[in-house]
Amino acid sequence: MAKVYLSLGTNIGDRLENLREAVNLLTEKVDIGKVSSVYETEPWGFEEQDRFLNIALSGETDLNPIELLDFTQSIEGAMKRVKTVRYGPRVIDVDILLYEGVEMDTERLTIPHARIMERAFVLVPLKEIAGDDAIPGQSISGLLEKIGSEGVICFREAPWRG
Ligand SMILES: Nc1ncnc2c1ncn2[C@@H]1O[C@H](COP(=O)(O)OP(=O)(O)OP(=O)(O)O)[C@@H](O)[C@H]1O
Ligand SMILES: Nc1nc2c(c(=O)[nH]1)N=C(CO)CN2
Repeated sequence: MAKVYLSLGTNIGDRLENLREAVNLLTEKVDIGKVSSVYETEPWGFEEQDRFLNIALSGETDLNPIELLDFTQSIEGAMKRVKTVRYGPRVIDVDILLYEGVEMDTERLTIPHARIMERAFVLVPLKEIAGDDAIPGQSISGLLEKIGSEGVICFREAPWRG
């Protein structure tokens, strides 16, 4: 079993229900460990859209990284995510942040996720469940000092379960 950290985000429809449904679907192949509080976050990357709810979670899985991506993408498909603009609105987005012992950069999959370090909506929930040094060679607090964490508001406190 490998330890993984995932980030979930949603800004369409019943956002809490979307998070619940995605966490429930994930349990089929990921033993869920810690789940962060739910954070309401200002849209990043493409501003003309509604606020997101974001969480981070840890888990253990027998899937290898590509199998895990296939699985998370099947969940996005099952929840009828339709691709629109880059960084645009979505029913659910499941990103693989970290996969124990793996660093890779291929066309389909980059681990650690390429944009972790720029996104407070990822770093704040990740720090809550994993501590300051979850990202190899980085201090999450140091990264947050650089980019700031305005617009990331705790919406519902942990423990949060689907
Ligand atoms: N660590 C990763 N987790 C999830 N997807 C990844 C990862 N690394 C690369 N990808 C690739 O990124 C592609 C685009 O993902 P997606 O459609 O969610 O983009 P986005 O949400 O607009 O942007 P972002 O990837 O920055 O969240 C996916 O098809 C997948 O192959
Ligand atoms: N606050 C916030 N902004 C985003 C999010 C997200 O989950 N939260 N996901 C995106 C997908 O690339 C783009 N922008």
